Amino acid sequence: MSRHKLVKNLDLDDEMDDYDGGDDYADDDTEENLRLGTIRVREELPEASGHITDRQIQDALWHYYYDVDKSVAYLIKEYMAKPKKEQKKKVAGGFYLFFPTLQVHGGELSSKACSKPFSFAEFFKDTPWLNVPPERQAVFIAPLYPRGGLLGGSSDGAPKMSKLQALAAARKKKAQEQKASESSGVEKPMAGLSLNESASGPSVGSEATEPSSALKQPSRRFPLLKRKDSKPHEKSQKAPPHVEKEPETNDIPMSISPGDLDQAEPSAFASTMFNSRDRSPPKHSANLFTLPYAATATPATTDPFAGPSPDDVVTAAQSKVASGKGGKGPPKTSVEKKTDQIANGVEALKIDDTPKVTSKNLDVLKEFEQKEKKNEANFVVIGHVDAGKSTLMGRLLYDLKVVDQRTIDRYRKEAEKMGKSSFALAWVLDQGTEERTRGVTIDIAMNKFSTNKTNFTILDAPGHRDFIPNMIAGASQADFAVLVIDASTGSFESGLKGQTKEHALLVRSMGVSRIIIAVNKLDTVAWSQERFDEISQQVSAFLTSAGFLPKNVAFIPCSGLHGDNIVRKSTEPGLTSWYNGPTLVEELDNSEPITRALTRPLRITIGDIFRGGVQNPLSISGRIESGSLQTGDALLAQPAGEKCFIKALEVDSEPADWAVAGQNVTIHLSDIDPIHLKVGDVLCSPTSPIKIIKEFTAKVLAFEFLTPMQIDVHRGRLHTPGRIREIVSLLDKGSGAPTGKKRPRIVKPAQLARVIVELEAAVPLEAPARVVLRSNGATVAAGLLE
Ligand SMILES: Nc1nc2c(ncn2[C@@H]2O[C@H](COP(=O)(O)OP(=O)(O)OP(=O)(O)O)[C@@H](O)[C@H]2O)c(=O)[nH]1
Repeated sequence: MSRHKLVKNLDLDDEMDDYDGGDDYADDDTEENLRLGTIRVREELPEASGHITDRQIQDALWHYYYDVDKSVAYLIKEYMAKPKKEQKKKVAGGFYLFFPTLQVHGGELSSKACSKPFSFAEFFKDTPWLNVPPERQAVFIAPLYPRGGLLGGSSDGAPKMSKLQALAAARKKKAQEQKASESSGVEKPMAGLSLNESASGPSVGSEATEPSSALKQPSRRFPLLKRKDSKPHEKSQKAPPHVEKEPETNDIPMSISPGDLDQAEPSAFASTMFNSRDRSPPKHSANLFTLPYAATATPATTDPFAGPSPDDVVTAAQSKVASGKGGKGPPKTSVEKKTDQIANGVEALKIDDTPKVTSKNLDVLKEFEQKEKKNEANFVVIGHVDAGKSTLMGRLLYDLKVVDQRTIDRYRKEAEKMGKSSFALAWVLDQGTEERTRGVTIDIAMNKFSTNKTNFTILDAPGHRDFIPNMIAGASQADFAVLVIDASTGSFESGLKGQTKEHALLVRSMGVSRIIIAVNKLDTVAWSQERFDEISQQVSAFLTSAGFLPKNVAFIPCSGLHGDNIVRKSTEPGLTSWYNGPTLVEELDNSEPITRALTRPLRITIGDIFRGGVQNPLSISGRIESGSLQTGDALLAQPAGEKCFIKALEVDSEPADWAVAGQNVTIHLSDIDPIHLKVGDVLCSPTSPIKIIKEFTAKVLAFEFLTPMQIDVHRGRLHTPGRIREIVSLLDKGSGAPTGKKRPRIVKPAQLARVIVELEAAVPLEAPARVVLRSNGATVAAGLLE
């Protein structure tokens, strides 16, 4: 069995339970092999190689698995062809830049290795991801919103500023300083708003239009205690003594007094458009309220969420002013009228027109108990590329009448035009242009259907090895998996070497314990029972060794293209003569109800972000991992540390007042700028926030060699670069106790280890999250945060 095959037969939980402490790679001849190898290498090296030490030779032999030729070539290149100072390029931790996954630190060979000469090409011949050409390594679909850089985004450090922006900032600052020295010092450059007073002189240099104080204060930490009801326009020079400057918030709030809209400050945008000098400073009345994201300080109050929300007040004020029904106040002055116009202009510009729905203060868990419930289940569809996953799910939706005939006819026509008529059903799920032209799934497609017992959500994962991160994202939300296998001649075998096993291993590593195997395309082998049995035997042997219990594994012979045994029972004599079991949908319906972490703190990982809706300018979707929520609730977005509110809610595309763990929700948000949100971020309860961490310790099962090395950490949609900083110890798979010497230099495939991972950016992560570690396009380990 090749090492690759051995690794593919591993399961994290299983291995954690069953390890007998043995070393699969132990070889007592190591010392001898190194000695003999050193002699042979010395024979091959040219005479002038006397300065090369035995240790260097043995390093090379170890690295090249005793391949004398490669070792010699390497030694000549490294120690004879270059000036000495260039010989060893080391990274900070003392590891060679070359072959970071295999090199042994300091040259001391403490591990044992294979005794045969080693060929990389042969060794990795069934590991196709290592040969992915760079141009095909696009793996993750970038979200449709600005991230990092100029717009702030989510990066931890200060966002970059372009030269142009820096120049503009400098000019504005200068103009502002000049203006400040001219005036008595209390006026803000943008304080005077006028529709008609453009002739009154330019007023550049607004603080609100500066390159953003938010950009200069990039802290993402949520200032839970410090965050106050903002009085955003109160900059330091005019803040009353009790107003303390809020140094760490990213808000750029703007204040308006609803009772005195003539005193109202414009938004940053309105200021830019209508600025004027003649403006008295705003009153600091008790009625002042805030709009988010205008730059200023915040007054001191103890509870950041206390009192009416800023939007409630804005909405009330705007409607009062706009309708003129406030009635009790004095007649409007011309300035007031102008302000009204501006307010309406601001409203039209949608800078803030989001009304906040008052919470109904429901007892959500009680509501959930009382509701007549169907099971809810998410399943991920996995398998090798072109196994027929999308076609099969398209067929399922079509036969269940979730998709109508006209749509399928349209897809068929369009597919025919592109010469891909066989993909018409797959197009139900593959909606992207690139997916359709290339005929491959790229991102997770989500669809829903219901049976009498269960509301299902399909997560159709891409099969192609280049898109495994997206597949991981889908698997992280799944309760169980449907593994699609192409039964046609040759395809099953190549799929087994490809992503069939890798996907199964990954979903198991991520906690999925139930799997249904759709043995698909059986029409291509004349519904052969022999073929079905052969596939079932091989796959079930692998799945059992990967930790799936036999009772949680089911096989369905089917054809997605023709619709046999998907929703309707097949009538093919070739199949009915030997199979009378359940259809795929019947088998899906046998799924156990999911367990919901209802009482744990709220956590939702953002799966998608939607912007630009008229009613709901900013919405997110995702699955509630734990806890519950209701309309009006405050949420905290991490890692941005930004508070927002649930303006409205949809569960399974239907409006709802509340939702609980296990449900897929779309949340319409208010009071937050989209730049603070990105796919993979976590929305959580402000009172029990998820921590943002830059380093974690994890217990991982190695699928490949691990050393302190660069990796990508994946958890659902979240994936972030980092490195294994330290291997703390190897662990006994039986007891989980440390074994062997401390801080080993290498973890071999199939070994369990405790590692410390350092991330490039702080991310919201908490134990016991399951994480997948990938490197150079390969999954190298999976494990649990400690
Ligand atoms: N004969 C036959 N062909 C099928 C069947 N199911 C799918 N196909 C064909 O297989 C090809 C690939 O189907 P897809 O559904 O795109 O495969 P996929 O697994 O979703 O592909 P990726 O998502 O890109 O990994 C298409 O040409 C389908 O028409 C089947 O049951 N029988």
